[in-house]
Amino acid sequence: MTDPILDVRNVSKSFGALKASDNISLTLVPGEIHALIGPNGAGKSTLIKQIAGGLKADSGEVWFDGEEITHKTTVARARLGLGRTFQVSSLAMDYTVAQNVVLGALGHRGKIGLKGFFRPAMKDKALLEVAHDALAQVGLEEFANTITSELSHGQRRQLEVAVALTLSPKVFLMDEPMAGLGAEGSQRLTGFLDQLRHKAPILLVEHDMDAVFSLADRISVLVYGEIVATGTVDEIRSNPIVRSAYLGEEDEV
Ligand SMILES: Nc1ncnc2c1ncn2[C@@H]1O[C@H](COP(=O)(O)OP(=O)(O)OP(=O)(O)O)[C@@H](O)[C@H]1O
Repeated sequence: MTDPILDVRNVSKSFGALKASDNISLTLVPGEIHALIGPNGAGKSTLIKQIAGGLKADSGEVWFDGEEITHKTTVARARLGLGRTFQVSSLAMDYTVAQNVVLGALGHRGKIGLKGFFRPAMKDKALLEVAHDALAQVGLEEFANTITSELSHGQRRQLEVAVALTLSPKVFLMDEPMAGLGAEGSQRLTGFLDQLRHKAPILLVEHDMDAVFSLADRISVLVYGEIVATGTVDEIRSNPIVRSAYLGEEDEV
């Protein structure tokens, strides 16, 4: 098998007596979508945060592109190429689409919060070029001057990906990108993610099973902080442990 670009090794994290991550290991290889599923509170977001850098693991290691990043900051990880989209939108709704991409690109570069940095940034030709290129890649170029609040939910998700693209990510971490989208929006975003995997593999946390089953090359199932199974869509659908622990409430999966 190809060498993993992301390699999570025996990561554990407790909140008091609660083991939110219990000795978790998983990998992401180039070109794949690896979905992480599990019931509410299973520890999916907690794991993503430990990979992205927002939360410190109690033990274990995170390796990215051949380098240990366990103790690196979120910004350092982003600079190395760990792209992330969030469960709750981090977009500034009253800014234009292009401004959000520039703002995001500055944030990734660790320059956000410097007063007066943003206005000149909007005149920075190189930065604007990066922003427009990212918008073109997600198909939002014609919306560059649109106020973000006017975009549909699905377009906002695409904009979040454009923000992540400004750092040429080698991996995407996505926490519930389908949340809040209707059936049609989910379908459209599914098609988009299917293409995006060729730019960078995706670790996808998602509750939308239609999306997961149509996109994932591999699925890992997290229950009470533990990965109870990893496998292909068919393997996961037919795994008796998974069916009773997680998919049990849905007879037909
Ligand atoms: N900062 C925290 N302090 C204490 N407990 C936490 C903290 N963050 C998460 N938890 C707990 O850890 C467990 C895992 O939470 P997490 O948000 O990772 O689950 P999840 O699988 O992402 O859930 P969902 O599908 O609802 O987003 C939950 O029991 C949650 O209450």
